[in-house]
Amino acid sequence: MNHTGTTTSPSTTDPGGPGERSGLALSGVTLRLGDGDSLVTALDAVDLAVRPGEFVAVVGPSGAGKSSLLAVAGALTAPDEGTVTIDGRDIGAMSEAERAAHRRHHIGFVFQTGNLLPALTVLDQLRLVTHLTRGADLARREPRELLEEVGMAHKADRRPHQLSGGERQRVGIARALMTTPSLLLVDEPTAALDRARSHEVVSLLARETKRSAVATVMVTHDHDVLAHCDRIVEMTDGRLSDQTAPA
Ligand SMILES: Nc1ncnc2c1ncn2[C@@H]1O[C@H](COP(=O)(O)OP(=O)(O)OP(=O)(O)O)[C@@H](O)[C@H]1O
Repeated sequence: MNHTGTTTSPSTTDPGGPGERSGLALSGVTLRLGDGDSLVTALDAVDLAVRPGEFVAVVGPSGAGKSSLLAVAGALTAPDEGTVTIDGRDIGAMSEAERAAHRRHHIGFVFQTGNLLPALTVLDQLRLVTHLTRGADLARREPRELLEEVGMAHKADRRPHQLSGGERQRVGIARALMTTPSLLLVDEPTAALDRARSHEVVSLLARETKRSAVATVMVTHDHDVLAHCDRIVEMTDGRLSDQTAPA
């Protein structure tokens, strides 16, 4: 396995490569789940646009459709109606293989607990991304530099069980940013953290959203951290409400 953290230059000629950024746009997105009597409209004609460098929080009660929104925006689930575009490219018009490559190269995911691989050191969690995306025309980050940026360089040789919850999240965020994604999708990043660590992790997300000019969508139940976001949208019964200013 080649562990060099090669940084390639951005190219605008390859349609699969890192071209012009315009962020995420969902237009008229409807998603139905289940069947028969248990058919649920998880997303109901949802419109949402998130610009590069914008940090949007999605709040709402359990079952409102927040996870469904992340799944559709992340090209994991195809909507029944509507379009999802990332940097102007309609992901519904791609083949399954193209969509998988687009997800791997242009979308970063951050989960509740970091989702790190237990056997790998912090540094190798990031190097693995370089390895898995080898050959792709990407402006990859250099792993050590990125760890420095998220304040984890001094723990590069640790394994996940030797880290705190907040540190694991920092590494998860760094890993998600390795491919300089256009879109960062974040699911309940503070679920396992105390209040102080929650603020640290979400302010890191806010900073990286600006620094990396990534369009970030974070689902959260944690109203304490909303002040770090640029915009808050609320989901109720699959519908997205008008946007409100951060608390
Ligand atoms: N596989 C499925 N089959 C049928 N219905 C589903 C399925 N997955 C989710 N749902 C339903 O779709 C709706 C939206 O679910 P979703 O998980 O998106 O909500 P959520 O806002 O993320 O909830 P939570 O905050 O509890 O995670 C809910 O009514 C849920 O019961």
